[in-house]
Amino acid sequence: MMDERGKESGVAAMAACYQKFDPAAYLQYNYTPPRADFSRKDSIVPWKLACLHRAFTEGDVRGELLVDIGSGPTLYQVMSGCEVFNRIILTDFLEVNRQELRRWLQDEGGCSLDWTPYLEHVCKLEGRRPSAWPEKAAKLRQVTSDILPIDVHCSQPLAPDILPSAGADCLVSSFCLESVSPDLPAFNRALGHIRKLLRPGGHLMLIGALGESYYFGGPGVRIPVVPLNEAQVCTSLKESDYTLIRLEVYTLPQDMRVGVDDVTGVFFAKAKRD
Ligand SMILES: C[S@@+](CC[C@H](N)C(=O)[O-])C[C@H]1O[C@@H](n2cnc3c(N)ncnc32)[C@H](O)[C@@H]1O
Ligand SMILES: O=[N+]([O-])c1ccc2c(c1)CN[C@@H](CO)C2
Repeated sequence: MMDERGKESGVAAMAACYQKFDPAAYLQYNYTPPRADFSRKDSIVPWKLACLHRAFTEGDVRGELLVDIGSGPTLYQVMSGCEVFNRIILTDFLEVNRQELRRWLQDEGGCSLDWTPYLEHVCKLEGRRPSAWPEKAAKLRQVTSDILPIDVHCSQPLAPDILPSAGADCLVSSFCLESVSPDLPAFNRALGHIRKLLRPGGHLMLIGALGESYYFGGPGVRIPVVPLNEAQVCTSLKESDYTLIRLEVYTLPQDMRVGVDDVTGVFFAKAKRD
């Protein structure tokens, strides 16, 4: 059992890795073709968007407030949720990522990625014309009220008094917990910390990497990852007192392995806080 000093040094080492994180490079590595190829049914990003669309629209998810944990510089993870919730809070550990999000939300140009193809794809999933993407962009900008700092290794990851006393109605988090934790115990502790942000009966939409031990967060910025398998994801959710509703798994075809990480699969878990 690691002592407090060991836990703190592992977390501090991860924070140090993230000081060199490069949002533009990260987006280029993971959110452009082939991983984000909307003409390919086996591309990773369309698979993630389909999981999110189904999870948010199948009728059991409702409420006011959706919080995205560890947003990074990406917005795809809330493009379905913005039609269901009337308030979204985006969060990240790094100011450079919060700035990237702010640039898009304030529609002031200078974004590192064009999110239009994503907005068009989610419109199609919703049975709308792809040309309705400006309305979806406006909706997302309208409901996103805050972009806040977060640290999932803190027992209280957000500043006090940010959330309603009962907690958020829904959490979404993608590629965060396993990518920021020094080891599996820290991953499990972080899962417990974010659970306290969610009201009883609220849902957690968790996307993550399977079989990944590192990824590049920029040129030469090698960040260690806690390698997970499906069984571990289920065990961790159960041990953190979530009820798993559905676990979906994507296995990367060879040409999606582009040298920016050693990920072998992606999981999507829809769970509920009892
Ligand atoms: C692999 S990126 C995931 C980004 C995005 N959610 C996605 O789906 O691509 C991991 C994110 O976790 C953030 N992060 C790093 N340390 C963190 C911490 N202690 N608590 C919360 N987020 C953290 C990083 O700044 C980064 O944006
Ligand atoms: O294929 N993808 O859509 C995709 C998106 C983001 C990330 C990965 C894969 C794998 N590495 C993680 C960081 O641990 C980040």
